[in-house]
Amino acid sequence: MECKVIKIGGALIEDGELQNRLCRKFASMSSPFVIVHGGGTFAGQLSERLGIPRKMIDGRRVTDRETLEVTVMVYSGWINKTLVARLQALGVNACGLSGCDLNLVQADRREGRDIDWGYVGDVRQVNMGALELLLQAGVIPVVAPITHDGKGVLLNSNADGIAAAVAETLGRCYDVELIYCFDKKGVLADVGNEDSVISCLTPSLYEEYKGNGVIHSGMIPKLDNAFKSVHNGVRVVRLIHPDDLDQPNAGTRIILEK
Ligand SMILES: Nc1ncnc2c1ncn2[C@@H]1O[C@H](COP(=O)(O)OP(=O)(O)O)[C@@H](O)[C@H]1O
Ligand SMILES: CC(=O)N[C@@H](CCC(=O)OP(=O)(O)O)C(=O)O
Repeated sequence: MECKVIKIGGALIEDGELQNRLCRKFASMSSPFVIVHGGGTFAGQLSERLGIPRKMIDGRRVTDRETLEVTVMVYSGWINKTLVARLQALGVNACGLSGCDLNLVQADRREGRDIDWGYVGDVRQVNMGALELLLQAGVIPVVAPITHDGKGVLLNSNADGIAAAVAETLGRCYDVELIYCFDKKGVLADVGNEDSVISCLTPSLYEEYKGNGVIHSGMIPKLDNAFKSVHNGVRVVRLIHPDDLDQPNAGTRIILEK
């Protein structure tokens, strides 16, 4: 049976009109799906408004106690519930969850040799039984990037990594397509030119584009996760603009070397 895992990131969450169009596309989808969302841009803006310093390293947010409070409130609260409400308004029976709900995503606190990451979690395991329970009941899980360590501590995890781990876990029982929706039409050969979408990205092409700086910043953790998922058995991984969600050949498809 087919199942899609769709990750939506920060820039999309900022744009209410785009989010409405995206939710309408979700409402017209026939196969089961799981939504994983981020919201890093909004969390950063709120931290700034509250006077809490913002620190990102390699696309990950260094998460001290105050930042954890902000991220839990923003991701599991405002963003998650707004998305669920919009989906419910369109007749999609969505249920918003963090990693601690139904023990959905456990993570290990990230240890850095020189960096104190604070409450950042790297995904350890995803609860397949919980996802199956929801999907079989016709419920659409909407997953926020807040995880837990299994000992009562909440952690902040990168949403791209959660989407990959959810897709890989579902891949044991479903024919999974992992879709990273973001603000460009795909991975671009020239970031300033939306017509330069790279339709198929192989590991060697990725290394080349990373090496010459064509692929940079937030795209690197996204693609590292995308390649890992293909390697771990996810059938299709694509990076697309949300307006192209129903176009099977749009955007960039991740493929392994032949
Ligand atoms: N070659 C590339 N093609 C497209 N986007 C790129 C590329 N290299 C870097 N980027 C940047 O990566 C961003 C997407 O990553 P990120 O902001 O982390 O997304 P999200 O918040 O949706 O997870 C794009 O908005 C773009 O600025
Ligand atoms: C540890 C870590 O970096 N967590 C991310 C979680 C949100 C996220 O991934 O949001 P986007 O998908 O919008 O980037 C963060 O706080 O930014």
